[in-house]
Amino acid sequence: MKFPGQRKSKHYFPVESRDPLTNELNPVLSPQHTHITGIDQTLVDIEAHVDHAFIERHQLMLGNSLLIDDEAAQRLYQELQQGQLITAEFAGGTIGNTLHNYSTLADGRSVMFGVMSQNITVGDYAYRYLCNTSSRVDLNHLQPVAGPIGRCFTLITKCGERTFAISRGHMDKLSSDFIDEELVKTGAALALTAYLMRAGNDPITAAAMQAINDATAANVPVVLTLGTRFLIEDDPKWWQQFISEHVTVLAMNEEEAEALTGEKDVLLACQQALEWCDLVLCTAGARGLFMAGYTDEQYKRATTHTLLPGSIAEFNQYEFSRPMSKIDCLQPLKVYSHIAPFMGGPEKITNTNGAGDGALSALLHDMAANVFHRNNVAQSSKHQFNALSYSSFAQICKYANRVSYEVLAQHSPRLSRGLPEREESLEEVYWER
Ligand SMILES: Nc1ncnc2c1ncn2[C@@H]1O[C@H](COP(=O)(O)OP(=O)(O)O)[C@@H](O)[C@H]1O
Ligand SMILES: Nc1nc2c(ncn2[C@@H]2O[C@H](COP(=O)(O)O)[C@@H](O)[C@H]2O)c(=O)[nH]1
Repeated sequence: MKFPGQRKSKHYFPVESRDPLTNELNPVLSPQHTHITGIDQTLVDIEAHVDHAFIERHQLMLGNSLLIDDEAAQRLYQELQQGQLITAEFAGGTIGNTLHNYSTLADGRSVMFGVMSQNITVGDYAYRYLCNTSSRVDLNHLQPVAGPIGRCFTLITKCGERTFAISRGHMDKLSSDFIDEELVKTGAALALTAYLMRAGNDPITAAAMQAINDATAANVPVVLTLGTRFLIEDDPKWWQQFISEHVTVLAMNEEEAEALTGEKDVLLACQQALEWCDLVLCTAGARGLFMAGYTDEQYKRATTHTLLPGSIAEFNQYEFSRPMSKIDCLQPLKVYSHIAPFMGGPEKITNTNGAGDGALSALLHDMAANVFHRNNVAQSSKHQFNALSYSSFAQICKYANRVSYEVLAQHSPRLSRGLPEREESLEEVYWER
């Protein structure tokens, strides 16, 4: 497990480094590794640049992710091919991307539950999916299916908006039998997407519910990312209930936050979401990202950054605290943090696809790093209380933001490498600020 983010720390990482005090109490000869698990609809992204007329002609909705039937997919694909509009094909899926990026950043294992075509030929979509996934993502538990994986037509219009048209193939056929209870229960987190709940009569929804129950029984944080505002807008009350019952950490963008809570103001939306879950990561495009969560009064830490104005005055006052589950706090205190885009965003945004998933993978890395550190250096002062993450709200914001920047600066939603060990362009000033 690599260190999450980049900074100097008084806590030893990697854990096998010689710290005379903790090693005497708890020698770490060979560290005990940790992993995270996730469930996704196995999808490839087929990216094309189209005009608004194309979106209308195919009865799609700008910015939405819509399911389309086989006939509509055939028509759409044919038009893309005839016009030579396809610019790239990548492995995709919001959780697939997140697990891949987690494994790339953490140099650690993630386990993906999903389906995979049992007959694969070189060059087909299933083949590409496997080729474009980090070898640290454990795909040994995928369920073989007698048909294609899903295709996600990622249609980019001039305005920069992405519209997804999903041809499902067998992506929703995942059965509960292929959820490995032990792996879920021993993981540092279980990552899910709201898209899993729109599978109709297909079994992936029940498989996700089983994994949620397994995770909850073992106190493993359930992490949900909302996918698209249209899905949430359909029935916000249902989602509020779902999150209250099952979710520890909620990841969303500002539009999804508004759809869920009815609040346009991101801070107020996060404050509201904290009534239903323990920790919130809310990305806000060119405005950067926000985090909100709980810490116990006795463990709160005041920031040394400038106090920020907003609908909650000086909202970042305790952003140097570490996030905790509300139930672990004797006196829960709501904490908020914000960061503007790293270096104002890349000079040229190649593709916004996956920027949000990138931020979530950084948060998952920090959460897993905490479990990893606790398992190996239990006596460390870090673990005097039960925190959800290794780092503070402020530090996770920096890290998540940095990862989003990297995704924006490249073409694919999946990182091709981890972050540089040192920031050549920035020196250490940014990280230590
Ligand atoms: N136009 C932009 N300029 C600078 N940074 C951006 C821009 N758009 C996105 N980002 C960065 O990417 C992160 C995620 O972007 P966002 O568009 O909110 O995610 P999503 O893909 O989930 O909609 C933001 O928090 C920010 O750090
Ligand atoms: N599992 C699913 N993933 C989907 C679906 N529709 C789109 N997507 C994936 O989202 C990412 C982009 O993420 P974002 O953070 O930039 O919004 C992309 O790679 C798609 O594959 C879906 O229905 N199910």
